[in-house]
Amino acid sequence: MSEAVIEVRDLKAQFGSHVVYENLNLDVYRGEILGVVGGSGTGKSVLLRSIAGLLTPAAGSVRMLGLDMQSASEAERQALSDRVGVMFQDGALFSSLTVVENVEVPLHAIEGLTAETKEALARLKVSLSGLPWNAGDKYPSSLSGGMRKRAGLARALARDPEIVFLDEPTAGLDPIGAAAFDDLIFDLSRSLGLTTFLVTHDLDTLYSVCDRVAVLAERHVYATGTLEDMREIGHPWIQEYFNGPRARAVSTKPAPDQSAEDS
Ligand SMILES: Nc1ncnc2c1ncn2[C@@H]1O[C@H](COP(=O)(O)OP(=O)(O)OP(=O)(O)O)[C@@H](O)[C@H]1O
Repeated sequence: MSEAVIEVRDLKAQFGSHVVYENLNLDVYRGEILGVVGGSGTGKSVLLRSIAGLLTPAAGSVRMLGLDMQSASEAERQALSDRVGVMFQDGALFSSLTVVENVEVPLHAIEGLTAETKEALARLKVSLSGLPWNAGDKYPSSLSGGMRKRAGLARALARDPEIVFLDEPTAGLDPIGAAAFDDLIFDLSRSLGLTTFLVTHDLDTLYSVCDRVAVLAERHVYATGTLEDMREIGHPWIQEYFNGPRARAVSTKPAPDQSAEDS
């Protein structure tokens, strides 16, 4: 097993009197693609935001790339943020900026980069994310949902992160667009050596992209393991999710390579 680049210990999230989760423990290993699943409202997005440093936990600790986030100085947190990219569910693009300008935003924090270098780097990430050559000069409002997601991914990759957080990457996409986005996530994660933490409801994404799964239930990470491991766990939600008819349909689909050879 490779080293843990994210170590979450006894984490708690609470809003008012509502405890979303507590005593939550999770390790994420270098180079893996981890899918985080759970029923609606179990705290998947809150967990992503807490680990990514966008939300302060009510208790517990997050250690990322060797840095304890709670005791780190502002300068250390800033340096860490250079090594981490986040893609939000709706892309979270600035509507008044073009795609390239959006992707340039995280680059403004890097001292010494000329405007030309920033633009060249942004255009590289736009093309890596599979957007057409002319999409970079468009505004988010003129892009399809799938293209906005790709633009959000390009921005998450702007500073060559080691870890990327993806919140519901395929939500709102049609099945063909979702499958294409799954392929993109997988190819980029592997070719760039990323550690990928993704929150999803999409069984296709889990089966086609993820190395390992973490399930949020009963206010903590109830189980982690492979998809095969999940089928053996007796919890009702996990059984329903991983052994239900939709999961069986997805898990028995032929692998893409095999179906291509067969056809
Ligand atoms: N800023 C906030 N203030 C108050 N409550 C919040 C806040 N953010 C999240 N919550 C609550 O925390 C709980 C978990 O929210 P979260 O969005 O993480 O769930 P989720 O598992 O991602 O759900 P879904 O699958 O429906 O997207 C919900 O009850 C939500 O209402």
